[in-house]
Amino acid sequence: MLRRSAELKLALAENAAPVLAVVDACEKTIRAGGKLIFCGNGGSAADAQHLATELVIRLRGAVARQSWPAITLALDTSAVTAAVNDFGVEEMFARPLHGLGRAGDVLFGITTSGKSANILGALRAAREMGIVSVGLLGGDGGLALPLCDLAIVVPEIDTARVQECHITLGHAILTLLEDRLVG
Ligand SMILES: O=C(CO)[C@@H](O)[C@H](O)[C@H](O)[C@H](O)COP(=O)(O)O
Repeated sequence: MLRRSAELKLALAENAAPVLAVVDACEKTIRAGGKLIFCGNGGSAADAQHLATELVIRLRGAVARQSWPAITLALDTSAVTAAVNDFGVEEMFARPLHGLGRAGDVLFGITTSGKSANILGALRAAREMGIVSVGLLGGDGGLALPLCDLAIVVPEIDTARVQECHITLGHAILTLLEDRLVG
């Protein structure tokens, strides 16, 4: 298990281009006054919350900087329950994205399967709204891949292994972003 997780991460480290493309998009958005928006299911909802907090509060204690704007769509129980109850699961994240997102923001859709209806709905909404869509995906990227402007696919179908890579990728993206914005 640990070996497989390490192998996947080493393979991702061999291909920096997709990671750097995501960092470019995030840097452009933050410099322009936009925000990063995260969503995911289950463990990926926790990752969404975790990564947004790295931006709003702190990533590395050694780096003194201002708070940067980031939100997660997976936290608000009232909003997610009402969205699903009233509009269906496809609207769980799409509906709040319509209210909270702005053109030029970046949306991270985090899904290990690439087929979760609420993430697909959010990615479609992002496209309609001029929001840059970034997929952190697993397997072959699934239905989510063609809906993403940028994507990083972990070529593995074991949910836990994919999640372990996603949070590492998130940390890498935000560390590089912090280096650029502060350095
Ligand atoms: O990791 C957990 C819970 O911690 C799993 O339950 C997992 O996140 C859930 O099955 C999610 O619903 C999977 O969604 P997705 O990654 O396929 O979009």
